[in-house]
Parts: sequence; C-alpha cells; structure tokens
Amino acid sequence: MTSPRILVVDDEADLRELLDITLVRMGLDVDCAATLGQARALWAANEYALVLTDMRLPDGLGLELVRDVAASGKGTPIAVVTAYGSADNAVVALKAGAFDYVSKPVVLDDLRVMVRSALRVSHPGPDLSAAGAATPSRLIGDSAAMQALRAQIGRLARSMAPIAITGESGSGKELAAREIHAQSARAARPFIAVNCGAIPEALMEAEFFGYRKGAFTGAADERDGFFQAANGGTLMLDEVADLPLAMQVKLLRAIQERRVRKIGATAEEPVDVRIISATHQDLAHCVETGKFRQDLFYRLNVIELGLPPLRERLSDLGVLTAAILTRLAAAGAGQKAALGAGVLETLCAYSFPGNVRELENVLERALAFANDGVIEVADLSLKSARAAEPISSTAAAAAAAAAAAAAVALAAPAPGPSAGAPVSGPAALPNSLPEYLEQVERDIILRALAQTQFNRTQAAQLLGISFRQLRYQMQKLGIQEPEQS
Ligand SMILES: Nc1ncnc2c1ncn2[C@@H]1O[C@H](COP(=O)(O)OP(=O)(O)OP(=O)(O)O)[C@@H](O)[C@H]1O
Repeated sequence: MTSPRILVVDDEADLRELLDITLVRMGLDVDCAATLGQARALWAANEYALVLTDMRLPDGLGLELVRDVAASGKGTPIAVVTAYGSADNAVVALKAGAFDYVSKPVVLDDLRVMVRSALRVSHPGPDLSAAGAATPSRLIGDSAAMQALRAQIGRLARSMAPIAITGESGSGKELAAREIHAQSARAARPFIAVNCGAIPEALMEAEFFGYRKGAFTGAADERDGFFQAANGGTLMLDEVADLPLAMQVKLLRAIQERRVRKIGATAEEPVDVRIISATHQDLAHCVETGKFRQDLFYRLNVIELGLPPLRERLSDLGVLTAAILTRLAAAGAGQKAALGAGVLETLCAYSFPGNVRELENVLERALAFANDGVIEVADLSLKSARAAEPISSTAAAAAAAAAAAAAVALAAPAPGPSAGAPVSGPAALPNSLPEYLEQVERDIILRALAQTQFNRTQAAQLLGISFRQLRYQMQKLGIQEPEQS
C-alpha cells in the first residue's frame, strides 16, 4: 500500500526541511514547493492527501492555493501556516475553505495532531466512510431549507473551522452540531455540549479547564474540564452569549493557543478540540452592546450556520410529526400514536415559537390526553398557549413585568415558613435572602408552568429564559411535573 502524499509549500528552506522531515518520519510521502507557481504545477499533476502551505509566498499568497484546492471539488484538506500572532490570517484562510492552520513557530506536536486529523478526512477509516455514506441524517425534513442545511453540514464536517450556529430556541442547533460531529473525522471521539448559561460563574474556569488536586478547598481529586473531555472531538458551547466577560477572555486564549491550564497547574496542556458555538441571541448585537467580546465573536463566527424556524418550513410538519409519533409509540411499548382528522392542519396554522421541541412537547402531552392513541384537535391544548406570531420581545417583556409584579406582590405575605420569611410586617427583611429568593423563584416558575399546562417550552418563553435554563432551575429547585392521572 502506498503512503499518503503531502504537498508542503514554503519559501523558507529551513522550515520546509523541518516540515518535510517531520512528515516523512510520520511515514508519509512528501513533495515540496518553494513558490506558488511550483505548488500549482505539483497540485495539477498529483493526488494529495493534504496540502500544507505558508501564507506568504514570493509569487503570491497561500490563500490563492487554498481557493484553488477548495474549488477543485476533490475534498483534499489544505492547511495554512500562519505567522505568529496573525489570528486574522487563520480566520481568513478558514473562511476561504482551509481545513485548519498551524501557527509559527511550528510546534511539531501540534503539527502531527493536525496532520493526523487531516488524514482521517482524506483517508477515512471504515467507520467513518460507512457513517458518512449510509447513516441517515438525524435532522428530519424534506423542505428546501433542510436539504440545503444537510448539504452545508456535509461540507462543514470536513474542516476544523469554528462554526457558529444560530436559530431560535428548539430549532435544532444542538442536533445540527451533533450531526456535524457525527459526519466528521472526529466522530469516534467525544462530543461534549456545554450550556454556558447554566454554569455558575464561580465554577466556570474549573468546569472548562479542570483543576489539580488541592487547587482549592474541596478539590479532593484532579479533574478534567470540558476541553480535556472533548479532546480529539468536538466541544459545543451552547448559549455562548451567556458567558461572562471574564470567561470570554480565557476561552479566547484557549481557542487561539489550543492549550489550557488546569486550576492549580503550572504547565499548560495541548488540546485538540473543534469548537461549535450556538446561541438564540443576536451575537453581533451583543458585541455592539459590549456584552460579548469582539475578538471572541470573530474567532467563533468563522462560519455561520443558520437554522430556519419551524414556521418557515411547515412542509416538514408531516414527516416530523410522523417521526415523533413513531418514537412516542415505541416509548409507550408499541402503543398506537396517530393523528385524527384536521390535526395536521391545526398544527400548520400554529406558529411554533418553541420550534421542533415545542412540537415534541405538544404531541407528547396530547398523546397523554388522547383516547386510544388517536390525537384529536382538542387534545393539542394549543388554544390558551397559542400565539399567532412568535412570542415577541414585547410579549416576553410583558411576561417578565408580570413576573416582577408577582414577585413584589409576594413580598408582602410571608412566602412560607421555611423560606426565610419576613420577621414581621410588609417592610420587614427576610432572615435568609437566598432562601427567600428561591421561594420567589419557585413560585414564579410554578405559576408559569401552571399557566402553560406544564409546557416547559412555553413557560421558558413566558419567563424570557431558554428551555435549558428553565430545566436547570427546575432541577435545582426540585420542581417536578405532576403525575398524569
Ligand atoms: N430537524 C429536526 N429533526 C428532528 N428532530 C429535531 C429537528 N430539529 C430539532 N429536533 C428536536 O427538537 C429538540 C430540540 O432540538 P435542539 O436541542 O437541537 O434545539 P436547540 O436549537 O439546540 O434548542 P435550545 O436553543 O433551546 O438549546 C430535540 O429533541 C431535537 O431532537
């Protein structure tokens, strides 16, 4: 069997030689070029498993070669070598279709990691070839929007470029990220999804980067963070707009350097992680308002992937509903799960502010009310929760105002004997602020859940928080869904 062949393009003879020797020692065949012209001639005459090019060449830019290789449609990964500190170059190359980059001075371990990863793309093992070819996409839908999305995911899965996924809550951002990972050369390694909005700020650094034994009180053992756990795989930063500014600085550094340091450790450790971020907020707006760092935004937003809301692809409702009902029927030990007359039409007239997750919730709930597993229009309970338009920010603001008013109203009577109740009179202070606030929070969440017949998607929207935040708060406060009778 012949070894994979690599094209190395660099005008600096020393670096070219170093790259050549390193790759040959990895058992690879190497062709070297010192100019863009030579590189183009070699590229035209041979098949390569990877092209590795410097950005500045005597007769042009490495970027031109990136564009040639990307446009060839052969799918050959091309990586660039960027000058120290020129993060902009790396981002420009990734946007132009580069697979990945290494920074000068080239750290040989980093180079080897990148090369192995590229070879998995150009020479996928049996698992990956089978996965790419045969596994049906988890993203259900035949609409033009979903077909375009699946095609884009197929292309993005082949590179290391950071992807920023945008879309409304419940539209499938995490599912899309999992799909990118599953189709990538990293599929056999971990996929770790982190909800940045659900981690208490004080714990963030430890959660992301890990800690050494004895680094702080309670650090009884050494622990890995998300970066180490995702090593070789993909790290999804969900609700990334919720990251506090101090953590944004640390994250930017980790992404740029591809190194992290555990709390209490003296040395950094390399990490090979592909970053996918997601948010339902307008991150560019967060940058304008100073809530999100421009440099991190630029770093994360190399390639944008937008998920359409369900109301803009209603033609997918039929297949989605069928798939969800099949799953619910299987979960109910093969119980029947079907739609009665007019149900699909009713669903089509609904705006689904909570998107596919809301459709799942609506159907699950309706099935609990349905006779003989046949869901009728009345079982959908869409009426009270129905919104002709997606829940607008004014509606959310109104809900938040109502919640705030409820909190004020609650302040007068004692919220409960165990809740740090005021000692006496309306103006008295609670004797435990945390307990008191918990009680207020529990009460407001319960009201929102009652108002939406325990539909968590809608309750989260009423309260202006994400579904995951609500789920996290419910777990924290021990709020459980009442048993169905
Ligand atoms: N196209 C789709 N096909 C099948 N299931 C889908 C699709 N899109 C979303 N879902 C399902 O909807 C639910 C919500 O999806 P997911 O968690 O990926 O949404 P999200 O956009 O990440 O939500 P959030 O913004 O709240 O984090 C999941 O159960 C997911 O499996």
